[in-house]
Order: sequence, then C-alpha cells, then structure tokens
Amino acid sequence: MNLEVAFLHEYASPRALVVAVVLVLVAVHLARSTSRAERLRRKLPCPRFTLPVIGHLHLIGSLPHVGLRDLARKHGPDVMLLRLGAVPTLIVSSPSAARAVLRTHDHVFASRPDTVVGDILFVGSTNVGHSPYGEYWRQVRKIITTHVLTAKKIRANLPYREQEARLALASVREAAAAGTAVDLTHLFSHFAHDMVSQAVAGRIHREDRWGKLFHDLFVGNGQLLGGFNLDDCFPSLARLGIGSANIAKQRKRWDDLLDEVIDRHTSTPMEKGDEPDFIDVMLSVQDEYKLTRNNIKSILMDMFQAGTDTTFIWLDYAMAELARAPQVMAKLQAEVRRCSTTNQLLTQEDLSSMSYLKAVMKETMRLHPPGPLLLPHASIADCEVEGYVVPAGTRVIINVWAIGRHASSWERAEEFVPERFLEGSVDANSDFYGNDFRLLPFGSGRRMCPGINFATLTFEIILANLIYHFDWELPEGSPGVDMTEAFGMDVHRKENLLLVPRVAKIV
Ligand code: HEM
Repeated sequence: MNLEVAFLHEYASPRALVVAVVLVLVAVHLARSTSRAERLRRKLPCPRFTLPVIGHLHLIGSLPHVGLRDLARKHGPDVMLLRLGAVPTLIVSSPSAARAVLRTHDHVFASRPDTVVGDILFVGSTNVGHSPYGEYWRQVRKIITTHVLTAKKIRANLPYREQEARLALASVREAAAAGTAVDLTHLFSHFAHDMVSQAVAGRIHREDRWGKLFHDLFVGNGQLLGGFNLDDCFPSLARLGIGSANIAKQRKRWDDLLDEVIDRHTSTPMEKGDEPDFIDVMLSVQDEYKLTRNNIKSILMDMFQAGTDTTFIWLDYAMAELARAPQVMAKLQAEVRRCSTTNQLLTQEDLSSMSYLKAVMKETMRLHPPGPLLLPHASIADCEVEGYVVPAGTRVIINVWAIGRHASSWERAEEFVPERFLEGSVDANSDFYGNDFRLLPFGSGRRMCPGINFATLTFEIILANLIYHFDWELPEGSPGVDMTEAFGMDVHRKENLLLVPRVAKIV
C-alpha cells in the first residue's frame, strides 16, 4: 500500500470521520458560544472609558447611587453594563427595566452573587439575604414569612412596640422640660434597635450587657457589608484570604453571643403570657425544617442587620424633611392631633386611617430609600431585558433611588411633596408594596423585603407620637438641616439631626 492510500485508509475510516465531524461541531459550538457571550455583552450600552483592572469603578464616585444615575443618563437610561473591578454588572435605572427584572423575569434574577462575606460571615450564605436562589433559600424564606414575620406575630408584638414608644417619649419629655435639643438620629437608632432586639431576643434584650454587645457587632457587620468593597469587585482576590481573617473573627464574636442567647432561651422556659420571640419560633421549627444551629444563627444575624438601620434611616429622613418643610409638618400635626387619645399614646388603630401620615411615609421613601441599590441580584440564565440579552451569571444592581426621582415618572421629582399620594392626585394609588415599579424601597418579587410590615408599624408609632405630643424647632442659630449623604451599608444623612421639642398644647 502506498503512503497516500495508507493515509486515506487510516483517516477516512467511518469512525475517524465521525470523530472529525464531532470535533468540528464542538469547535463551532464553542466558537459560537464564546462569541455569543461577547456579542451580547458588547450589545448592552456601556461607557467606553474603562481602566485596566478596575474597569468602570473610577466613574462611580463616593455616592454610588448618584454616580450610577449620572452614568445611566449618559449611557443607558434603562440598562447599561459596567465592569466593576472584575465583575460584569447590569445597572437597572428605569421603572420599565425594573419591572422586567423583578417581575417579568423574576425567577431568572432572583439569585444573589456569591461573596466571601456571605460565605464566611453567614457560613455558606445560609442567611436569607445572601442565600442563592434554590431550595435552601425557599425553605428559610418560608420560615421567615410563615412563622417569624407574620401579620399575627407582628400584631402580637404591639404591646412591646407601645412600651418602647412610651420610653422614647419619656426621654423627649425630659429634654422638653430642660429646653434642650434631642438628638433624633440617636433616638431613632436606639428605638429601631430595641424594637428589633425585642422581637428577636424578647425577654432578655434589655439586659445591658447583651444590648451593648449586639450594638458593637452590628456596627462591625456594617463595616464588612457596606459599599462597593474589594469582595464585591474582585471576588477571586478576596478568596485569596485578604480580609477573610477579619470576617472570620466577626463571625466568631457573633457565634459566641448568639450561642449564649440561644442557650438562655432553651434553659429558661417562657413565663405565662410571654409572647414567643423569633428565637423561640426558630427553635420550635428547627426539626421540621432540618435547621442546624449555624443556620439559625445566620438567620438571626439577618434579622438584626436587615431590620435596624433601614428603619431608623427612614425615620431620620422623614423628620429631617418635616423640619425643612414647616407647612408639611403643620399638616401632619393637624391630622394626628385630630385624634383624641385617652392613654397618652396614639395606637395602631388610631394610625391606620391617617392618610397624610401614609403619604409622608411614601414620599420619604421615594426620595430617600435606605437601600438605594437594593441588595445585588444575580441572573441564573441568559435573559432578554429591554431588547438586550443579559448573560447568565451577571450581577444586577437596581438603582431604586434614581427610579424614585425619575423625571418622566414623577412631577416635581426632586421635591418633597407628600400631597402627590393623596386621594384625587395622579399617584394616589401608588404604594411601596412592590406593585409600582417607580417606588421600590423594599424591592419587588421573590426577593422583596419580608420585613415591610414590621418596619411600617415601627415607623408609624414613633413618628406619629412625636408629632402628636411635641412641636419641633431647629436649635437657635442652626443653619438648617444638613441633607449631605454618606454611603455605607445603607445611605444615611451624614450629620445627626438635632431638634428642640416643646410640649404641644392640644385643644
Ligand atoms: C425601612 C425598613 C426596611 C427597608 C427599607 C428594607 C429594605 C430591604 C431591601 C431593599 C431588601 C432587598 C430586596 C431585593 O434585593 O430585591 C430587603 C431584604 C430583606 N429584608 Fe428588609 N428592609 C427593611 C426592614 C426590614 C426588617 C424590619 C426586617 C426583619 C426584621 C427585614 C428583613 C429582610 C430580609 C430577611 C431580607 C432578605 C430577603 C431575601 O433575600 O429573600 N427588613 N429589605
């Protein structure tokens, strides 16, 4: 056999032909899928000016919600793709794009990015907020919504809410008697913290030692979870161990504290008439849901973390806006003071029909959502949004702060005008329960905040009573309320809010 015939014999055999065809098909498929992902990424609007390593990070600035809004105006008013460090990130900035992500394709975008903080601080992201979309998340979310944060449970907490409100009012009364200013930022922060601690740890939260420890740990979490950190933008670098030791130390401190608190719950039986707190509830469903103690601790940390700062920031902004707008304050005072209270405290029942109070709550959230970028979402499949294909595995940030100030969605978008939500106005039917994609401070869809009712009732009882019982003024010589923002885990005002209370003469 000559060489040519031998070659044909060897390589043109049916087996070789099949192998060759398969190889060609695989090569074509690989080439296609690579170029497809590339093509898709290129198709999404994207600012041109990227830097090596950091990508678009330098364009964002110290207030990311503002920086991202400005970039969106230039490059992608609905969606744009940025490279934040090593991570391709879809920025969603319009109501229609938010609807596409949070409603139309909710199941695709309901996951969370994998982070080192989530892995270490929440032991494999076993809290609710960091947990990737899947069976574990479904189970823990079910525990929260059907056992822990139910309407019944929140109603049952009413006496505790009222008791905390009375304590806060008593401290303001002392300041009013002395003619001194009240640090309302401080008061709201403690009030929100006590409300959440009471609901979570119930009968032991007032013991000083625990309160201080919880507070310190809570501040530590904020430092780890805040902002666009190294972990978010360079996950593989973060996995090399930079910063992990600090996160592990923080988890150990939480472990020690929560173990002690849980042990106290198991060893001290509830007294007759005690309302089971979140820890009691979690322990009662532990076997049913096959929860480990680590799972329970991660979920409890979530409750502290998610519920405290957000609520106090909402209160702080509401009072700051009221102090800046005396006519709005007067209208709210008139509404709450129309109510005649017998027990020195406006109750939940009194508050439920106050439409101007609800309008102030919504307007504050429209302009100042405490989590202006929600929590980051992650896509689990390729998906089309506003005509662009977003590849699977993309991190997604929804700028609800920008959406709440969208000029084509709201009249006088930058102004504090609660009247827009009153009956007869264009936005009368708008609410923040995830159905109006222009107003999303609690998100929408599967990942929407499960603490919305808890937060709303906490807000109402303290704000309405402070407005009912006191008139408020800026301290003498004050230049006005400073609305400068600071970005951390949440967005809050940089300066504490100081106002002078005077006991109101209610006729
Ligand atoms: C004013 C108060 C609050 C605001 C503005 C707020 C806002 C949010 C936002 C924006 C999210 C993320 C939604 C998303 O990624 O799409 C969230 C998630 C969450 N919130 Fe809240 N929240 C508040 C109060 C609370 C309270 C009081 C609790 C519990 C006591 C709570 C528990 C949670 C949990 C567990 C999650 C994670 C949900 C998940 O990933 O499935 N929040 N919240």
